[in-house]
Amino acid sequence: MGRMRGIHERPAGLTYQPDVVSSDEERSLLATVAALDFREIRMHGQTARRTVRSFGVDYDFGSFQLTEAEPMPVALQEVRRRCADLAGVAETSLVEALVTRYPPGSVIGWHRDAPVFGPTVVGLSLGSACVMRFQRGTAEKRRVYEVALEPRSAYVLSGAVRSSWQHSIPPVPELRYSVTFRQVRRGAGRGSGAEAGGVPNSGATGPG
Ligand SMILES: O=C(O)CCC(=O)C(=O)O
Ligand SMILES: [Fe+2]
Repeated sequence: MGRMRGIHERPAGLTYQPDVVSSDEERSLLATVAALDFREIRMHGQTARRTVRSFGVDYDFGSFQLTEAEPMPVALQEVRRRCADLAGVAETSLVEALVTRYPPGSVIGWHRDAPVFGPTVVGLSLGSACVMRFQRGTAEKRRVYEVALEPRSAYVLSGAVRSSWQHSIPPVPELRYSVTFRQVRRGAGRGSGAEAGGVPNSGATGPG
């Protein structure tokens, strides 16, 4: 891992769990996600190299609207249960599954997940390993952390790492998929657009 500038600090609320799915399950999940029809992400007039597909609910960063999306494929519902157990939240609270496809060399820039999503985010990694970076504060107060995300592992973002830290993923070495399970905050009704979106904080790396 490349060195990050800043004071090394493990973010509170970050959980990392290797081997949440077996190699056989990963193979089958990879077949499921590889067959999906992925959508482009356009932000700040740029098209990201990573592509996404939402299930459950869909959040439009342009209009800040939540809309109903297709139900999760059964294969994703199975892993959702495991991710919910890991996070200690009700399975049914994880209403969104966002599948992200990262071709080799693609990234996700510095951001916090939109506040419209609930306090707990769980991410499952499939395919290539990658690094996930965390930062909060600036200049001499900057705190940094990084964790290697192995395929078949999952992470939980809750508490401070969810609310106060930003995260990013530098260029992935090989094709990677993630499945991010998220809650929707009470009061943020579908299609209500009640919440401002958590657009990337003028990211150091942009949406890539
Ligand atoms: O690919 C990942 O594990 C991270 C995805 C992410 O940070 C997001 O979609 O907000
Ligand atoms: Fe995120």
